[in-house]
Amino acid sequence: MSAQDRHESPDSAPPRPVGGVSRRRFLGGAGTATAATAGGFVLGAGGVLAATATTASGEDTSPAALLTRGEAANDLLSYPYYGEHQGGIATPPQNHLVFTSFDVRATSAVELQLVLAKWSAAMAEMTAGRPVGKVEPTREHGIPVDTGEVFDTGPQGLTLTLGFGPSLFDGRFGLEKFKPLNFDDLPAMAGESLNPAYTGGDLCIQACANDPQVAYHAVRNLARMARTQVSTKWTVLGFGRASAGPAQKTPRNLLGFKDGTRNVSTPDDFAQHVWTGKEAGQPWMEGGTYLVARKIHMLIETWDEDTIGDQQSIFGRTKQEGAPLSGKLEHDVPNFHATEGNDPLIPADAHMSLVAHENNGGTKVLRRSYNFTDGLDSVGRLDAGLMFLCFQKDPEQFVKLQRKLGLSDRLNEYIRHVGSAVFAVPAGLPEAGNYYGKEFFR
Ligand SMILES: C=CC1=C(C)c2cc3[nH]c(cc4nc(cc5[nH]c(cc1n2)c(C)c5CCC(=O)O)C(CCC(=O)O)=C4C)c(C)c3C=C
Ligand SMILES: [Fe+2]
Repeated sequence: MSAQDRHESPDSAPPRPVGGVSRRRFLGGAGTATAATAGGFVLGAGGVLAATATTASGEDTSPAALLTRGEAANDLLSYPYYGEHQGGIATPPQNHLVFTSFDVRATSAVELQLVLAKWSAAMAEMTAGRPVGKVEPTREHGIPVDTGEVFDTGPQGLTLTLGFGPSLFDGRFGLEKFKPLNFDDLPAMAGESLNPAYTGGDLCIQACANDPQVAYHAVRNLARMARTQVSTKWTVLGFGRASAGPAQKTPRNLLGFKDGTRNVSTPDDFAQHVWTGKEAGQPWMEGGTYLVARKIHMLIETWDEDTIGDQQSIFGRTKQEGAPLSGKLEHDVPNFHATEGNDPLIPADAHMSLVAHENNGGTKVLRRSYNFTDGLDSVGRLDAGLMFLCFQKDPEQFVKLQRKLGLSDRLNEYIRHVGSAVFAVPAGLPEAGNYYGKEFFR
């Protein structure tokens, strides 16, 4: 093996941008946060149509030409990687998720530092639609650095969100003093049946994209380039986003109900409920947030046999329209005091009554969940549910809501929380040359 080929191996090579169609077509919109229009298409907030050029073979790769040739706007959609906050939080939810929690096997702080530096640079490349290294090494005996399966798909709105679990701050890497205040594993709560196989982790990556292969490629290439330092602990493949961002049509969960109707959406709400400030006692968390991940199994066959009246009173909303039982339309503001005779129109033990901010001293969380399926279980029942993901400035916000749900949610008859983890999600990187966790290694 030549020195050059050794340099291209996934473990040793720092991720570098490479040329090729993908790079020319999809030069990213780093640092740009405005919506763009081209060829009659308007991309969502934060979405950027990439700058383009003509390829060496003379192929016109301008957005208009690509769109004329029928290539979808998703191919071109890229979100800025550098900025105040990480992507995948305020970003309008993409259609697919790959969520992976990792254990760090490295035995020294330097090894961990190298992983975080390599990952941060590789994440920048992939969110811009570029490979993490050579797909086709120059020499025949070279091993491809990037695995290649999304070489020409474009960014597909990929966002990659990195989180640190509480266990990363134990004594192994000398990071105790960087642990945010009040950041520990979630407390045990009523109604849980947690499986250790889907619980915890030192690091996590949330990959979201409009093409599932793009999200999958990103996580597997990150895992591959650090394969001697980290091992995957648990993974959930999500589809059919079960939450809505501003201006998005509300999707449905696997119980058939619209999910994400009332969610955090305004900048004021993000500032008040999602972005962490000085309260974590760690400068690296200012502009960050906490991610709570709950793998929730659904007893779908049992739910399917329940009456529509019962289903609707369990959520407090109608099934088709998604309207609160006190109103007519999906976005009508629920009136928890409205009654028919002596009975509240929205039952007090309905899911939404328990967690609505009106009934919780104003507590809100940003939900960004996905449906998932693991196929069928050993006796042929659907093995599926909701990968509940929520972001908040303090994990206590989730705990407060879940304690109520665990005790009295009528939905508990149809769901089981089987996986759980919490991660501190650092603020975004200001520009190239920085990496997540840099502050830990000075
Ligand atoms: C602790 C937080 C929450 C968990 C866990 C959770 C699980 C869960 N939720 C649904 C389906 C729906 N949830 C809805 C609303 C809703 N849920 C939470 C929190 C948790 N849900 C909040 C804060 C809210 C908003 C309440 C409000 O302000 O009105 C709805 C109604 C539609 C909507 O507003 O999104 C549905 C449907 C499932 C299936 C589930 C676990 C599997
Ligand atoms: Fe909910």
